[in-house]
Amino acid sequence: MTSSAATETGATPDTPDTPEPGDSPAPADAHPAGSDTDTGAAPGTGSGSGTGAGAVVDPFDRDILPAPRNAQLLLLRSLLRPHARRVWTAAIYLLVQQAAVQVGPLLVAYAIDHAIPAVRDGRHGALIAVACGYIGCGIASGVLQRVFIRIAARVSQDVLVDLRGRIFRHAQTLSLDFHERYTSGRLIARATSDVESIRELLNDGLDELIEVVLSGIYITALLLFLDWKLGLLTLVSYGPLYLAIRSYQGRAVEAYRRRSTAIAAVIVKFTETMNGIRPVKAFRREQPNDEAFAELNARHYRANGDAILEMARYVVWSRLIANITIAGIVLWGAYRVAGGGMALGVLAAFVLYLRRLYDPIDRLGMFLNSYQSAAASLEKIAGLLAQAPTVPEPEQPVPLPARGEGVLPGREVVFDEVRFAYRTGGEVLPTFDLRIPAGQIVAVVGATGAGKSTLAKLLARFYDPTDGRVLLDGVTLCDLGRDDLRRGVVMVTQEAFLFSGTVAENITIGRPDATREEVEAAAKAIGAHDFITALPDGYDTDVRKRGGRISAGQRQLVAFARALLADPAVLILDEATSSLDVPGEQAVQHAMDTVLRGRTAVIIAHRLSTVEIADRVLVMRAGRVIEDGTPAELIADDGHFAGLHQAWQDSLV
Ligand SMILES: Nc1ncnc2c1ncn2[C@@H]1O[C@H](COP(=O)(O)OP(=O)(O)OP(=O)(O)O)[C@@H](O)[C@H]1O
Repeated sequence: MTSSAATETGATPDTPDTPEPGDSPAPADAHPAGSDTDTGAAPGTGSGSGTGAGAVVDPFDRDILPAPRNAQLLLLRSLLRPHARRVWTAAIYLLVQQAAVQVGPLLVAYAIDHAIPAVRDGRHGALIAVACGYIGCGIASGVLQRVFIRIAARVSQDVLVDLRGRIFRHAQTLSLDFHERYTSGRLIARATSDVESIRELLNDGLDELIEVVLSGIYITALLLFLDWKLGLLTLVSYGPLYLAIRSYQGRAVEAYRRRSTAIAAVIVKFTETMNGIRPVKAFRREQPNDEAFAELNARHYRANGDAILEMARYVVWSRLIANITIAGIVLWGAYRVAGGGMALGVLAAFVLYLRRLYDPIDRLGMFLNSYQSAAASLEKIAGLLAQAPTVPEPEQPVPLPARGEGVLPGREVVFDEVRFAYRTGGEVLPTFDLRIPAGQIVAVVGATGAGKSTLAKLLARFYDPTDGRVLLDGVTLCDLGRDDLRRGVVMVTQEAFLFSGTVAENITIGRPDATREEVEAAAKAIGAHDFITALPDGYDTDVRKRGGRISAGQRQLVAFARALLADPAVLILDEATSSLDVPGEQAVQHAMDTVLRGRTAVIIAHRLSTVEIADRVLVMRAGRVIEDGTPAELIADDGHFAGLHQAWQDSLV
């Protein structure tokens, strides 16, 4: 991520692909019930919470993100620009190919009106020339078509690869705030079903659509050339045909937008359920989930049906218009041929051309179909790509002050008049000041919803403060470059997320250039070496494969080894509370001591045993620090912390 410090939160709250025990689809507090929208988007779209959150309407609840008006066009242009030469070459091939195709009926007219009468007079040259010309045009058009298809296929493949890459890269650069609101299911829908509908257009429809349009232009010109009166009559039919197409397009674009939104909702529900499969099982949510999924599926079915129905309507109208025109022309042409005002060959050519003109008209509906569907998808992708990170990289990064040899890694942290509100909620931190000297270990305690995680996320620069500054050794976090921020602050979250790959690779994420010796040294220091070497392939065990599965406590140890290797100035620990057995907990406690040594640390402490290793304790309530001191001072003070401590002591007895 561009914006964030190195963290364990490779799992955004609803990371879809690699659920781990303890992963939850999304923080419950961020996704209040009732945030479902007309998209059917499952919880995860976050329509407002936080202290004092009213009914704030999040624009993200709509499936289409706000974007500049011409975002779609700009995207298309930027996708095609690198291939401009090939696109023009393909266009020229197509122009010539269509010319070769459309010569056929002209040759037939010539044969009927001139070459056949000449044969009667014993002159065969013209007919042979016509036959050779016909074959020649057929071969030329076949060869040119093949070349065109090859070029078009290559361009479309390149465009799709580029588009998928852009979606992935852009989604990664977007801030946590975006991901919490947009949900991973929708992102997957953009990268899969929406890219797929563009692929369908590029691979199966676009060339034919262009061919139909191009042949329409050629044929119209030829008809006017052959007989301008009948040609004009054909032109008249374009009026109602145009109206039929326009009205179809108007209705179809809506139908396709609804369809694309509906399929996104199906994917969102699917990924959310599979990510949260453990709570689903624990609370026996299978049946309600089935029902909710069936409803979303039915909505997609209806949206799809609407789209098909629109096309059926269009086909009926366009056929009717075409048939009436052909009947009119044949009738009028026949009278004129009978009266000697028109050559029979010309009428024959006319009929052949009209068939060529109107035959693909049903398919035109189909092509317009895939065009509409692709346009709706492109609109959504363009909306996504138009989102700017809310936590941007500084244009002119400021380096952290240099430090001498042998100095401990910790740096000073200052919250300077920080105020913070989530975009979708009320203010969580009212004016907040805090100074943590370099190397101090601070434990933050407080009731749920007090703002502890928010404090940590501001320090990790997952978010920027609404007001005020967070400083690291005097440098505002917003001014720190990506590398300095990664070396500056690391956050280890409860989930201790592991990526697919080996144990060693997972530890190396802390410092990609680390050697195997350094990885092992970090694991040894943390106390993870023994269990890692006991795995089927030791450090090379794939954590997602059979035998590579490791326990929650062991995952924590790997996460600590990763953090130790990263060697950050400030370490934030969102402390693990659950699923650790006692020996596991002791191992984690020991690892924690190792990884914290010499660093500035902020621990969101749930267990008071952790608080005992802290130099200082902050007790938070409603976004404010209500008690601040060493553990001993606070216990002596007889305040909130003293009460908590007493209750804990009593529970140990
Ligand atoms: N992404 C978000 N969007 C909107 N509001 C949020 C978001 N995350 C948290 N909040 C709100 O901010 C407030 C503080 O939440 P925070 O997670 O910082 O509390 P906490 O003290 O860490 O709680 P816990 O101990 O339960 O983790 C809560 O009211 C919560 O509903």
